[in-house]
Amino acid sequence: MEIIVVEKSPPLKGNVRINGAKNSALPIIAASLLGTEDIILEDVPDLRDVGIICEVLRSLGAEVEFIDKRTIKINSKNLNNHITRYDLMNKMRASLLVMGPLIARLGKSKTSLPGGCAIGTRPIDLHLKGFKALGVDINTEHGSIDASVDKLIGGKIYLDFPSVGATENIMMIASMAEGETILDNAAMEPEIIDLQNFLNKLGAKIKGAGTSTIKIKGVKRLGGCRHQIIPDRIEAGTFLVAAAITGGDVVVENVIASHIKPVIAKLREAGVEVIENDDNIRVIGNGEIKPIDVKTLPYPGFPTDMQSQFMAMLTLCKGTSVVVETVFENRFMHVDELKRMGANIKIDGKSAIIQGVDGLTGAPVKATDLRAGAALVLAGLVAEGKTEIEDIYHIERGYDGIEEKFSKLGAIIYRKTV
Ligand SMILES: CC(=O)N[C@H]1[C@@H](OP(=O)(O)OP(=O)(O)OC[C@H]2O[C@@H](n3ccc(=O)[nH]c3=O)[C@H](O)[C@@H]2O)O[C@H](CO)[C@@H](O)[C@@H]1O
Ligand SMILES: C=C(OP(=O)(O)O)C(=O)O
Repeated sequence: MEIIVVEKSPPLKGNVRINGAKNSALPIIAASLLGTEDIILEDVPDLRDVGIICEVLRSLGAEVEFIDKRTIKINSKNLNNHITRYDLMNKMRASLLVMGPLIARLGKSKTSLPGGCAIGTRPIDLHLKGFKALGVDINTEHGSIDASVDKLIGGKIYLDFPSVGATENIMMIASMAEGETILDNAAMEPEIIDLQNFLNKLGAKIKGAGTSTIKIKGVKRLGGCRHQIIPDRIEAGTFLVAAAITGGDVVVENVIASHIKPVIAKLREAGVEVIENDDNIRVIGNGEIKPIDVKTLPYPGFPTDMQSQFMAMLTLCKGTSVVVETVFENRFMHVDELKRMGANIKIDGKSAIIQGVDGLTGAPVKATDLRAGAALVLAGLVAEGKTEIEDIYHIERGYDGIEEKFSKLGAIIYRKTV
């Protein structure tokens, strides 16, 4: 088994370049099933999840070729299989995003119910509500979802919650439905805008992404294009926190500051100096973290995917901080791991109350999910001694070259086989 070891490190210093966003790349790769000509995707992060979704596409009849490590060529002209493989689907929630494109292209799909995951039950009712509004028949039996439709007809859909995945699935399926689809209370994340831009390059007629109403005029056929994935705002945020927690001085490059406004605002509230430049953000930590309150919300609120990293930082604040998680019902699993490292945290329902401590101590810990893993890396940078992190496949799902990047900034981090 491989683990990641993090040792107490000096304040991080230097520059780090952020890769393309996982949460943009995954839906855009799924959306590539809609096109019938060559699609070239650039700045695709080199991640476990990307490998899995590419395998899902191949299993459906698409050609997927890596031109280099982070550039993919996809051609879905010969898409011929509407049945997804359970062994791939159950590895990753985002694989559900092939459902919309499959129904749009082939009039049917057979996929497995994705089931819950560590951070919550993550139902898919909103995805299915959207499909049904466009005329799709859905049957869920024996853990499988059978969907079929003779003709997709645009419709009006109101999402009870601005689900990112449901918004994406509905944009994809509606792009090939007859007539117009109006999606209200849509998610507004930057990754939704990236998907709109990509689909429009293929020939779709979508507007409104980035607001709560998205209008999609269906077209008969989608083609090909070249598209560059936007930078990963969560990877960027993780490095900003790394600079802050170590009292370092780090320039984070290839980041769009407007995508992480709440992260920047909360770092400043915590007493960290953040300098926004055109294409980079510099963080200068002074070694002292002020207590702050954080509440996760759908975009443009504070991202749930940055909650655990902030919690790691706040374990060392001078006072008491409160973190409220409103997006996922079970996203506090890192708390027990941080407590093993000496943190003082109490959970009360959706809130975590963090009483700052003078220092953390390294310990054997488990990455219980992707961002929990990132939080443990951050805590490990400032904890006395060694932090040995197990179950690092979670971290590999979402961080491209994490050890190399941290090492380049002066961190003591390495992989070990045990
Ligand atoms: C690949 C990807 O982009 N993943 C991101 C995406 O996940 P994902 O698209 O799965 O997240 P959603 O926005 O759909 O989920 C948010 C909340 O809505 C609930 N829900 C969702 C769908 C549904 O049909 N019914 C329902 O009740 C979920 O259980 C959750 O409590 O957005 C999340 C919220 O910003 C991020 O944490 C994930 O990193
Ligand atoms: C929860 C996350 O991702 P996913 O939706 O792919 O599980 C994440 O990126 O933190």
